[in-house]
Amino acid sequence: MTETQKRPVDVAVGILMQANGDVLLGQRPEGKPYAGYWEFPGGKVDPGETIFQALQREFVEELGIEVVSAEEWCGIEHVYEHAHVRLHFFISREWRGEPQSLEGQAFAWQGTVGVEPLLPATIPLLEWLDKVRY
Ligand SMILES: Nc1nc2c([nH]c(=O)n2[C@@H]2O[C@H](COP(=O)(O)OP(=O)(O)OP(=O)(O)O)[C@@H](O)[C@H]2O)c(=O)[nH]1
Repeated sequence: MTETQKRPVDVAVGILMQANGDVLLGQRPEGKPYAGYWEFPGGKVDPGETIFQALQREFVEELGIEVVSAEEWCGIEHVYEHAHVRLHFFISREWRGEPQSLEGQAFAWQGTVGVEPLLPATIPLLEWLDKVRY
């Protein structure tokens, strides 16, 4: 079986949203598929974790912040050449700490999202996001 025919991999993705609607994006580091592309922070769910636990772990590892609460917003499946992913997007308006770049990635708070390129599966989200934040 090739990688893309296997069961989809669950990925927890978090959209930190400030009171003014700005959201935090990060740039994928060198060495990963789609290096240099922008995405919302997150990562794969480990065995035995809930999706929310994975979200909290990824935010501690990548940004040093504690996601206090988050609302599950939407799910998207996408087949890449390197993986078949099931993305679980959460919106969080409640976190503790200031985001820091702990793994060397660039991060940017964005109103209308201007960074590019974005991961292909994430592009449609931006239009839907504008409906919930403004
Ligand atoms: N975090 C994140 N991942 C996304 C987004 N959109 C999207 O297609 N993905 C995909 O979801 C997968 C996330 O896996 P990853 O490799 O970044 O996760 P990870 O940090 O756990 O990786 P690791 O295998 O190095 O531990 C990638 O295939 C990535 O292309 C997004 O907006 N945010």
